Amino acid sequence: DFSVYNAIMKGTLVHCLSLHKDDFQLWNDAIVGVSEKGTISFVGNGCDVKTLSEVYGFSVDQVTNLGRKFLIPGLIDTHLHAPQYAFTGTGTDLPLLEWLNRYTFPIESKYADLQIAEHAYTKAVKRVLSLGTTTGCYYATIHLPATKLLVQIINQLGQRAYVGKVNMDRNSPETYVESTENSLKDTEEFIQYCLASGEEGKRLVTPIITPRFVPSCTTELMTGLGRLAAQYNVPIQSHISENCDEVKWVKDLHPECESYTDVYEKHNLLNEKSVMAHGVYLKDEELQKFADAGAGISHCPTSNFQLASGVFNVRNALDKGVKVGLGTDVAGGYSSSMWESIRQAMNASNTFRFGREFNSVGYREAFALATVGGAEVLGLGERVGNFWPGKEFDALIVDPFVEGGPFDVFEWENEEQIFEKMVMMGDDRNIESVFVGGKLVAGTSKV
Ligand SMILES: O=c1[nH]c(=O)c2nc[nH]c2[nH]1
Ligand SMILES: [Zn+2]
Repeated sequence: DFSVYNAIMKGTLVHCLSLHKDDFQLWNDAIVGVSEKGTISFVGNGCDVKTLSEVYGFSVDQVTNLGRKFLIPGLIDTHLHAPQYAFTGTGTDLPLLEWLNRYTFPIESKYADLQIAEHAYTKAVKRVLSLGTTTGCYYATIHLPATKLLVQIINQLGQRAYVGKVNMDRNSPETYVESTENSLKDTEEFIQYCLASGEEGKRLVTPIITPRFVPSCTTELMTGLGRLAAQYNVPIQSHISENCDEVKWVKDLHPECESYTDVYEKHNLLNEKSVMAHGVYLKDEELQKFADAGAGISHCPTSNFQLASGVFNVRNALDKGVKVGLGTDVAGGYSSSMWESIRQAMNASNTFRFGREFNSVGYREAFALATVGGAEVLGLGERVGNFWPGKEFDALIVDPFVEGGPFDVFEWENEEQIFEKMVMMGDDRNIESVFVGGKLVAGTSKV
């Protein structure tokens, strides 16, 4: 157990105050103070160390010099499936609906077994932490005991997370389906369990209502879930408009609704606490509903390419005023790394630039989406996402010069170019330390 409470670090700080391009900051020789509660107490210039030490009451020799290492905010994965971690990188040949039946449902049904769940969930959470994901918004499975276990594992490993017990009461295999009544009962028990797992304000894990997607949930179930979300004031996550066949299916299932978005809206599942994954085929009118409701989108480009779902136009959604974060969508996505999501978000946006003028997402903006963007989508904008004083110290120490690392740095390169290399080519070898709320949760610390 190692904490950097009361630590003072000096290095190159890179973070984004917002998604706006002028709010990207690369700050050479910055000093960050971490309070005894694990929050950021101040950020200042290295050259002002003397004054800072007087104002904030530390001694200059207490400062840990990180040299040319970077201090960056932890990455926020706004959409991943913990049980699917086990088959990440396989089953890459089928589109969504076939992929669910052939690979996903059979694997997820195994989590009725707590031994399997413990093994796989531990591996999954350790892996994503080591890659620098300090906050994860997780789907579990329909099983209550295994979902409670996921909460315990995340708490033990010290990650910040949203965890949802998946709800499915229709169009699902016999071995992986619940009755409407049990689905609602188990969800309520899960919410209560999760809320009791720590003190408000300090609790790492927040319960999230998780109707799998419209085809898996009856109107009765969705109505009950909307009621639970309001009663307990908890967030909601689901999938929306990921794939053409899925969109068509939802239209057939709900002729009474104008659109896929309308289905969630009519069941009180679209509000400022909603995180909807994908949204590839959302019409502008639907994006407008998202903006009006304050609902966010988890853009999962790695998955959209792997399942050949389509390409989400982030620029259009942002222009419409919709909150957007990035997700890995493991195992629709072949990588648990948010670094991969960042790169694929750039590639996805570049497809709109083929042969025409288009303001596509660059590496700075993609990095912003993976940090402040995700924080906003999860309603954690006041607590994480950058080094604003008062926020939690959810941070990574990144070493671009690490022995045997994935890229090389040359004499003429400046800090911004080195950081760009990290974003484009870096991996867990470069991540020296991972902190959540000031506590070291992966890597090592010389602080
Ligand atoms: O990418 C996805 N992964 C899933 O597990 C899923 N279920 C419904 N829709 C889905 N999309
Ligand atoms: Zn998903």
